[in-house]
Amino acid sequence: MPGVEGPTASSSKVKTKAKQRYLKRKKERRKQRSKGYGEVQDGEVAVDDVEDDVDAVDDDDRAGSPENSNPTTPLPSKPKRPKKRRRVEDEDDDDAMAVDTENLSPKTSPERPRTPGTLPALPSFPLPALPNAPSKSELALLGLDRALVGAELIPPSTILPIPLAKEDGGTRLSERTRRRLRDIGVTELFAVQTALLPFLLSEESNELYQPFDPPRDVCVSAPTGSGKTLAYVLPIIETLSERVVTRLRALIVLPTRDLVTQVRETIEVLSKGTKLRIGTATGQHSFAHEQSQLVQDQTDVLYGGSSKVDILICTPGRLIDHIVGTPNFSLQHLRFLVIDEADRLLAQSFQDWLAQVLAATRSQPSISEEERRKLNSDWNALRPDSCSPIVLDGLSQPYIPAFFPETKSTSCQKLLFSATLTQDPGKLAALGLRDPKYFIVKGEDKDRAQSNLLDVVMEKFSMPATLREHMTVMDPSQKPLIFFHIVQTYKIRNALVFTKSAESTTRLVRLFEFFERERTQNADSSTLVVRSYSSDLPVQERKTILEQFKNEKINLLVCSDLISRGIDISNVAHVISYDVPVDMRKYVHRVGRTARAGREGDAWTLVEQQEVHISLYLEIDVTDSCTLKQKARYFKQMMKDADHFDRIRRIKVNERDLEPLLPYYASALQNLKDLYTRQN
Ligand SMILES: Nc1ncnc2c1ncn2[C@@H]1O[C@H](COP(=O)(O)OP(=O)(O)OP(=O)(O)O)[C@@H](O)[C@H]1O
Repeated sequence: MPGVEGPTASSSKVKTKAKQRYLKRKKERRKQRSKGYGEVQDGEVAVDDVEDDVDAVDDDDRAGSPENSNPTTPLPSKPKRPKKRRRVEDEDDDDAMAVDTENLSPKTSPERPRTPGTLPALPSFPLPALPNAPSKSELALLGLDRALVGAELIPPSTILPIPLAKEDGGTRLSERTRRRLRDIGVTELFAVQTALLPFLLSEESNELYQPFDPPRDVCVSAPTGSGKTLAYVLPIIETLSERVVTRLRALIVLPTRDLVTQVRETIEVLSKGTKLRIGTATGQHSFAHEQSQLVQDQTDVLYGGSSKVDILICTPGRLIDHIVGTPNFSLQHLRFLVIDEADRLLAQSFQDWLAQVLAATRSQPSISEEERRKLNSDWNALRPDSCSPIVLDGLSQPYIPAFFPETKSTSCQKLLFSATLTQDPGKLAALGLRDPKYFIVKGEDKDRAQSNLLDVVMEKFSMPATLREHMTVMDPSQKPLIFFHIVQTYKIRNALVFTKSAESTTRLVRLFEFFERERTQNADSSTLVVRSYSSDLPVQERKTILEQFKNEKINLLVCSDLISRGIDISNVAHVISYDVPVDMRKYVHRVGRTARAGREGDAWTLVEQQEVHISLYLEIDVTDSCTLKQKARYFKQMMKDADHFDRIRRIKVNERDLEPLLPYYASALQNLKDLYTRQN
C-alpha cells in the first residue's frame, strides 16, 4: 500500500544517509587515531566492526556524547586509546551498565592487558544511607494517644472572676455555690477550674443518667497547689444537689486517709445548704461501723442497692472491702468516679482494685431462677425506679417492642487528676477511658503548644511559678550541721522536712532537739519546736500535730513521704528535702507542699557529694553507702533530665559559716550517742 510504503521508503533513505555520514566520520576518526597511535590493533577493529551493525540512529545519538562530539580534540598522551564501550543486547541498559558488563567480561578483548588508569571513571552511585534516628521528642509523639494530642492546654495565669450577681459570669455555678465560695474567700476561679467547670457542667452533662449518650472521661494534669480539688468538687456538688433520692453517685478515691479527711472537709464546707450526704471509708473505724454508715438496708435483696450517702470518699483497700463484703453496697448509680493522685493510685495493684471498681459500675445483679420467676409474676415488686438503666436492662422484664433497640452504657464519668499524671498507655488502658478529654495546665505561650505537650509526654512536670528552689552539696558528715545552719541563717519556720524513712525522722528530731537545747542555753533566742510526723503515730495524735503545725505552735515538722502528696497546709513556707527524693515525681510533690494557690515558697535540697566520710553520726545513719556515693550525681542528673537544673539555685556553705555552731553540734552528737547507747 502506497500510504504505508511511502514513509517506510523515505525513512530507509534517511537512514542510509545517516549511515553514510556516520561511516565518513568513522573513517576520519580512524585516520586520526592511526596518526596518533600508529597501527590499529586487531581487537579494536573487531569492536568497531561489531559497532557497524548497530542501528545508525543509535550511533548518531552516541555521536553527540562528549566522547565523540569533537573528533579533532587532542587526545591524551596515553599509550593506548581508551577502550571503547560495547553495547550489549539489552537496549535498556545505560552507559554505565555497558561499561560494567565489559569490565566484568574479559572475553570482549582477552588479549589486551588491563592497565591501571586506562578505564573510564565509573559513575558514582549514591551510597545506601541509614535514615536519621528519630529524636527523643519524635519518638515520644509516636503512637501517642490521639486524645492527648488534642489536649486542651490552659495557661496557668488564666483566672475567671466569680460574680455574686444573678448571672454566673461563665462559671456555670449556682448562686448558692458562688456565695459559699465567697464565704471561704474564693473570689475567682483558678486556671484548671476555668476549663473544667464549663466542661463538666455543660447543659448536656448535668443529667444523672445518660445511658444512650454517656459523658466523656477526663484526665487533668496541673501543678501542685493549682486548685484541682475544687475543679472536681464543685461540679459534683452542682450536679448532685438537684437529686431527689439518695444514691451513691460520686466516688472519690484517694491514696491516704489524711487526704480523705482533707477532701471531706472541703466538700462539707461547700455543700452546706444542700441535702447531700457525705461518707468516708478508710478503715479508720471498724468495718461494721462503716457498713452501717454507708448502707441503709443490708438484709433485703435490693437490685437497685441501698445507700445512705451521695458522695463517698475512700482509700482503695477499704473500697474493695465494701464492694465485696457489704450487702446492697452498689456502684450502679455512680455518676462520677474521681481518681485523685491518679498516677500513684494506678501504680497500686492492691487486689486489682481498679478492675473490681470498674466492673462494679457495670455489674448486673445475679438473680436465682426462683427470684426471676417471682420477678416475672410481680414486676412492680422490683420498684424499677430504684435500679440504674444499665442494671434494669439486665433484669428479666416485660417485653417492650422497639424499632431501634439501643444498648445502654453506664453513666459513670471517670475523672483523673494529678500534678504528675502518668502517660503510661498500659496503665491508662486499664481504665477503659471513654473518649477521654485531656486538660493540661502548662505554659503561658500558646505558640509553644506542641513543646508543652511534649513536656507532659516526656514527664517534664511543671512547677508552681512562685516556687524558689535551692540546693547545697555537702560532705555527708556535715549534713546535720549544714541543715542547722540553713535553718538559722535563712530563719526557716513553718517548714516541712522530708527524710527517707520513719527511723531517720525520729533520729533527726532527737538531734535537732539536743542542738536547740545547747544553742538556746548559750544564746538569747527562743527554742525552735520540731516534731516528727509518721504513719506509726495514732490517727488522733497525727491530727493534733497537724493542727499545731497549722497554728504555728510547731516550727518544723519532720516526716517521711507520707504527706508529700496532696496535703494542703496553707502556711507551709519552706520544704526541706533532708534526704534527696528518689525520683522526679516525689520531688515535684514534696516541693509542691509550699508555694500553693499563688503564694510564694522555698524548697531546699541537701545533696551529699560523692566522697563519703563516715562520721559518728553517719555510722548510725548510713545503711547503704553505695547509694550514698551516687547521690549528688544522681540528683543533678535527675534534674537535668527533667530540664529543671537551671531553676535550682546552688548555695555554698563555707567552713567558716559553720564554726559558731560547732560546739552545740558536738554536744548534741554526744547526747544522741549517749541516748542510743542507753537504749541498746
Ligand atoms: N479559686 C481559688 N481561689 C483561691 N484559693 C483556691 C482556689 N482554688 C483552690 N484554692 C486553694 O488552693 C489550695 C490548693 O488547692 P488544692 O489542694 O486543690 O491543690 P491541688 O492542685 O489539688 O494540689 P496537689 O496536687 O498538691 O494536690 C487550697 O488551699 C485551696 O483551698
